[in-house]
Amino acid sequence: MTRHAVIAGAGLAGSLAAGYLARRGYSVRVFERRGDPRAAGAGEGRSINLGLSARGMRALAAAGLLDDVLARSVPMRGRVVHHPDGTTAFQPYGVAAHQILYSVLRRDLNALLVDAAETRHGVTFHFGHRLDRIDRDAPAVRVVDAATGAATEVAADLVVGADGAFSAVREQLQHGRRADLHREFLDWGYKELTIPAGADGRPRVRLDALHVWPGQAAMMVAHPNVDGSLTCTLFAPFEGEPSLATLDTPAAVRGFVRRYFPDAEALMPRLVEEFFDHPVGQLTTVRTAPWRHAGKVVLVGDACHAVYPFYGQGMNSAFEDCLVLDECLGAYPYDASRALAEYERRRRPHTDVLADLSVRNFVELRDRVHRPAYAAKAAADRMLNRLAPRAWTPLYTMVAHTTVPYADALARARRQDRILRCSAALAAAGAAIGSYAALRRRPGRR
Ligand SMILES: Cc1cc2nc3c(=O)[nH]c(=O)nc-3n(C[C@H](O)[C@H](O)[C@H](O)COP(=O)(O)OP(=O)(O)OC[C@H]3O[C@@H](n4cnc5c(N)ncnc54)[C@H](O)[C@@H]3O)c2cc1C
Ligand SMILES: NC(=O)C1=CN([C@@H]2O[C@H](COP(=O)(O)OP(=O)(O)OC[C@H]3O[C@@H](n4cnc5c(N)ncnc54)[C@H](OP(=O)(O)O)[C@@H]3O)[C@@H](O)[C@H]2O)C=CC1
Ligand SMILES: Nc1ccccc1C(=O)C[C@H](N)C(=O)O
Repeated sequence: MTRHAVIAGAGLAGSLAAGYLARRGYSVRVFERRGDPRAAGAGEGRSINLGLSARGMRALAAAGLLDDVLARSVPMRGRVVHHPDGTTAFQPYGVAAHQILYSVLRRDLNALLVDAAETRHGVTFHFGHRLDRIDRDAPAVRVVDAATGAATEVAADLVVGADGAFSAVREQLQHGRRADLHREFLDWGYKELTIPAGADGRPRVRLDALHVWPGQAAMMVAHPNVDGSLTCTLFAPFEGEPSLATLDTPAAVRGFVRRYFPDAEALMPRLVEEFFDHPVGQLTTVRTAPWRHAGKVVLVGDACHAVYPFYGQGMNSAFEDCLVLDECLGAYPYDASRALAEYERRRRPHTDVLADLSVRNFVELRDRVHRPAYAAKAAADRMLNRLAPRAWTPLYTMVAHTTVPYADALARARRQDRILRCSAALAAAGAAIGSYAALRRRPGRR
């Protein structure tokens, strides 16, 4: 007998999960409140470039999609830090040459995932349809057609909430239950801008890296694109002086960029136009439980763990959810309730840790990456890894380039730091004892 799945949201997690579920034999329908990402002009001004790393790559490979995605992406070997005096410094992303991230346009990736689910697995997508109610016990959903306002009830065996950080499925899954929901917003927002390719079609800055302009007043990153352009994300406080609220004239915007990202102004010929055309985005963290109801409703991706984007792990962890959910459904094919419980057990402790790591990387990128002490610690990490590759792996490497669960990676990094501190203390004690002994041996001393 065919089982039916309904997915809310054809974003990154929803469209990947759709393919996985169809492969497991479900008949899958996906309802997405926005238009088709394959349509011309979709996602303008909100393209959100994504850095794809090991976890996301593993999930895409398992779906047979990795090569297609990599063909549309640009490898980033490290970050280029731009200093206020116009100088730059390159910081590699890994301890080995193959440890790189891949920059891909959200719109391109989303279109590819939807296309694959539709053409390879027969998934049906309904764009312009917002899910506005679920009956979690049936389970069934009500969807509203944005064009006509008509509401339709759709019954299923499994409802998947892949509807992002402000998930309607999460709200209704948890309604009236002893559910935990912790949501916070960063007091900084973001705006998307562009560094186009030069007139000769060549990139204006090196393309094999993520560019970062750190700073406590404002920060900017730029992801490379296959056409030689870079998509910039400018982060700044919502309020105060200076802030997104005070950037209300072309002169204010130019002055702000000149002051905080001096070498970037000349790279962005459409700066003012884009600044006023594009919306301000907000950044939120969500930690919540439960993620499921019986064997009937389950959440994936930002719907159950939205994180700040600074570690570049939101999508990667959302893809990892899809893979683990698929594994759990495979392990308990006749017991969906157990499969969903196992999925939550395997994921939630780790994505909670990811939320903390993502806050930490905001502070690191904003305040630390341009300091000499940061470069010295990174160099020491690389050296220790070369000397003892099995015993010493930097935290960033574990998070970005392995699939070690996030909480395990953090615990291991803490152990390594403790060993380093003990070794440093022992070395200092050894040196002190040595100097004392040398003093005692000096002629004339008794
Ligand atoms: C500036 C920025 C940079 C980022 N950079 C990275 C990065 O480098 N690497 C990385 O791994 N992650 C990154 N992320 C995070 C990444 O974008 C998210 O984690 C990812 O999109 C989550 O996928 P999702 O499918 O859960 O949610 P989404 O991709 O947001 O998809 C949710 C979908 O549900 C739809 N929807 C919402 N409500 C309803 C409803 N009621 N009915 C029907 N449909 C609905 C939405 O329209 C949307 O299409 C970044 C995020 C931001 C903001
Ligand atoms: N973790 C993070 O910090 C971020 C994650 N993302 C991810 O990308 C997805 C899509 O991004 P994007 O389209 O740019 O998101 P938007 O900012 O456009 O928000 C999408 C929709 O979510 C609802 N929404 C927005 N803000 C709030 C709020 N404060 N409280 C309740 N509902 C709100 C609105 O729905 P309606 O119109 O129905 O009111 C809005 O149209 C998000 O769903 C999220 O998963 C995006 C940005 C930041
Ligand atoms: N995707 C992002 C979006 C915005 C800000 C940073 C990122 C990063 O990925 C930064 C990367 N993890 C770094 O540490 O250099």
